Amino acid sequence: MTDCVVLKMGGSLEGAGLYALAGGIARCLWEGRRVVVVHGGGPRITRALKEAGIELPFVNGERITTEAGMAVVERVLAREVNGELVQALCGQEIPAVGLSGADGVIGAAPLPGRGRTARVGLVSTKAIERALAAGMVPVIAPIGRDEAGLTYNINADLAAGAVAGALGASRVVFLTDVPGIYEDWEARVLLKEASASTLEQLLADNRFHQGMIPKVTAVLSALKAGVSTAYVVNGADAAALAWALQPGTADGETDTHEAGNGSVRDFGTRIRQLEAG
Ligand SMILES: Nc1ncnc2c1ncn2[C@@H]1O[C@H](COP(=O)(O)OP(=O)(O)O)[C@@H](O)[C@H]1O
Ligand SMILES: CC(=O)N[C@@H](CCC(=O)OP(=O)(O)O)C(=O)O
Repeated sequence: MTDCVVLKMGGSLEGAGLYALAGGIARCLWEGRRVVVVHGGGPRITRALKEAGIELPFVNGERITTEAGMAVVERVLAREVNGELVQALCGQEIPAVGLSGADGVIGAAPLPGRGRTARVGLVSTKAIERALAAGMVPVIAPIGRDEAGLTYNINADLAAGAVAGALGASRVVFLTDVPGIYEDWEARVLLKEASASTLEQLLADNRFHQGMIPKVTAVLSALKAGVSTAYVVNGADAAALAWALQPGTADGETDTHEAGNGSVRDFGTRIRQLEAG
């Protein structure tokens, strides 16, 4: 089976980094790798909810969703953001096809007291595999559906981690609006390399806040499910994305924190399944 890469496009980017994303995907396809995109849309949902006069709280980086709120969430994620991303990628010659997780891809596992917010239950890779087999790049909105047919709001990081695990992807790359995971947020100390166990310890020590909680949780669950390497990089930084996508780093043999001109720069955070060097 050819190599598979899952890219999670953070809503925090608000569409920035689209050219970098298209370039990264084009390169992967040219190298014969399969690519799946999962997108978020948090800030845009917040704006749409405000326009609708709805305010929904976050608990540990996950939005608690009411029934009225869910109609807004689904419209923004499955129609607006998904449609615009697919259109933009197609405009860059990427054969993208949109999927809502609710269309038989993501099973929702509702949590008591969280309304229409759920975690990921079973992931069915059938529709994704069909699109991949046709040479397409599936672009997935993080909506889930339970057995009764109700749709649920699922954090996009958690959806991406679960999709990567279910597909047997070799790596998952989280594109966001910061240069990576800060070990110390106040002092902006970037975590460059980490093992899953180190990251797990930092999470247990409450070192992460807001949106970084589901992101780190998703990294850990993807690695547990067999994904070799996870990256968190600034999606607006084409060089950082190129670093995260370069073949060969998944097995840890090459370490190229190099800018290409001899100087060394930080491209982002890399987390490996196995203990780092
Ligand atoms: N330790 C940390 N390192 C990096 N970012 C952090 C950390 N703790 C909290 N954050 C916040 O997490 C945000 C990224 O998560 P999120 O807002 O969910 O973005 P996205 O839409 O890209 O998933 C950053 O903009 C930052 O404000
Ligand atoms: C349950 C939950 O938190 N759902 C998220 C879904 C979108 C998302 O995760 O977008 P980002 O990737 O931009 O954070 C939300 O309502 O914001």
